This record gives sequence, C-alpha cells and structure tokens, in this order.
Amino acid sequence: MSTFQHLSVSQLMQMQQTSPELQIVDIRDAASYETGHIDGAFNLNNENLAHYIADADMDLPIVVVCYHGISSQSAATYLNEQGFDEVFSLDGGYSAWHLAHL
Ligand SMILES: O=S(=O)([O-])[S-]
Repeated sequence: MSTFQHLSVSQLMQMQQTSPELQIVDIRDAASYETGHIDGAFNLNNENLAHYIADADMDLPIVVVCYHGISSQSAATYLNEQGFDEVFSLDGGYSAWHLAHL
C-alpha cells in the first residue's frame, strides 16, 4: 500500500476548490516560506512538528510542499506513518506552483 499520493499543481488547484478543509504544510525554510507560499499553507519545521501533529485532524487530506517535490515525499511518508490517512506530495514543489502562478 502506498503511503502517499502524488499531486500535480493543477490537481491541487482543483482540490482547493472542492476540499476547503484541505491542510497544506510547507516544509521549506522559513525565509523561503516568507518570500512566498501557497495560500493557507503552514510552515512545518522540526520545532513545531510535534505540536502540529498533536493538534491536527488526521482524517482530513494533507498536502506536503517542498522546493521541488523531492523531500516532500519522505515527509509525506512520515506523516502517513504518524497516522494521517490521506497524504499527498506536491509534484514539482513550490517552484512548480510558483511557475503556474506567474
Ligand atoms: O525540496 S526538494 O527536496 O525537492 S530540493
């Protein structure tokens, strides 16, 4: 059983319309996040991770965003192991999202 699903930028844009409860976590460094991030994304890091997991609704879909869609895959696997049922990794990461929104 796969632990996460790949999501394209256009699929994410659709999901944002249809799943208002969607959680988006951005695992890039704080400076990159501050420079620009997807609306509603939470900047997840090692310091706030435990707190985030403790507070999160694990039944809701969650999308992991990194720079280019590589490290988000291991983070997505990790979040699935922690109990999130529906985990997605954004293919191409924030850079693909940004390109689609220029
Ligand atoms: O963030 S990244 O691992 O895709 S470079």
